[in-house]
Amino acid sequence: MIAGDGPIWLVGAGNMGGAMLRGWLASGIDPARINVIRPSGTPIEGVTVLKAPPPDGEAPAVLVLAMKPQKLDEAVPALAPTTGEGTLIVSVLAGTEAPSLAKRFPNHRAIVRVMPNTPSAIGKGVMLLHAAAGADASAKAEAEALVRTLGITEWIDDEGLFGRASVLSGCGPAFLFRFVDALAKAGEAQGLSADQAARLALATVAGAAELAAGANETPARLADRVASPGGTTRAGLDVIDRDAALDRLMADVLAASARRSEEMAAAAR
Ligand SMILES: NC(=O)C1=CN([C@@H]2O[C@H](COP(=O)(O)OP(=O)(O)OC[C@H]3O[C@@H](n4cnc5c(N)ncnc54)[C@H](OP(=O)(O)O)[C@@H]3O)[C@@H](O)[C@H]2O)C=CC1
Ligand SMILES: O=C(O)[C@@H]1CCC=N1
Repeated sequence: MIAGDGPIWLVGAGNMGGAMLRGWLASGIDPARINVIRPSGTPIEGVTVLKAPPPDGEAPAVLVLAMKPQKLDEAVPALAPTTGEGTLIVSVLAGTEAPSLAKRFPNHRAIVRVMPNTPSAIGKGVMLLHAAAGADASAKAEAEALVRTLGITEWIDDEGLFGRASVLSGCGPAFLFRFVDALAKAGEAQGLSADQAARLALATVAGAAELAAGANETPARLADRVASPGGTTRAGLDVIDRDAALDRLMADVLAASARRSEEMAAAAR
């Protein structure tokens, strides 16, 4: 049983909501429990898709908010009157803090923020969770059970830290996809065809990530195992390590994303 057995409304089924839905359906959740609400009404095989909340007046057991944060205020007038004292609100909206959600959805059992990432679609997501003040242990357990099927879960009690951590795992896949492309482009510069370079780059990143995930050693130690003293890898690592070039780049990347998260939080207050 995932998050009780009542109706789950998924509001928004784009890149992220769609990835979570794919993960839930693959994990065996009863599709009859799910209503997807999206303005386009674009159908999704296996679940009911509506353009607006169902007219029967029944409150959802779980309301998953997965529209863009900038669309929240457009969605609230139709959604807020539908929630009840038993509704668990799960929001994946980046940068929209729990008090900002509570202000817009006064009727709720609990509010839990989740920062998922798109590998949720294949059950390999990273799901950060933060419970709003007042969420009891059973509501937290239900929220966690809902997303546990999509990947690993980690609770972060401090909401400021939750926002800053979100940019590592929530945005992280995009940064890694860029890295794969950069590796491929560098391979092309060495004379490989674009196709072959792309294949080799992706397979190398996938294999290395799987190896690291299953290893008892740190990534740093695994890097040393690739780099023979005086060899080819060491010459490349020396470029990455010079003036901590990659560390500084990633620090700047996460800092920029975290600043944007804070701006979005302020806009939603
Ligand atoms: N993309 C990612 O990797 C991640 C995204 N998030 C969060 O997920 C949320 C969604 O992002 P993403 O999936 O990328 O966005 P998309 O633009 O891909 O999807 C947005 C969805 O919201 C629906 N929508 C638009 N307007 C409204 C409205 N007024 N009421 C209800 N639904 C509406 C759209 O409907 P329709 O399909 O009909 O157009 C669409 O299904 C954001 O809050 C983001 O912060 C969090 C972590 C990672
Ligand atoms: O870019 C964004 O704002 C969302 C949140 C994390 C990933 N995508």
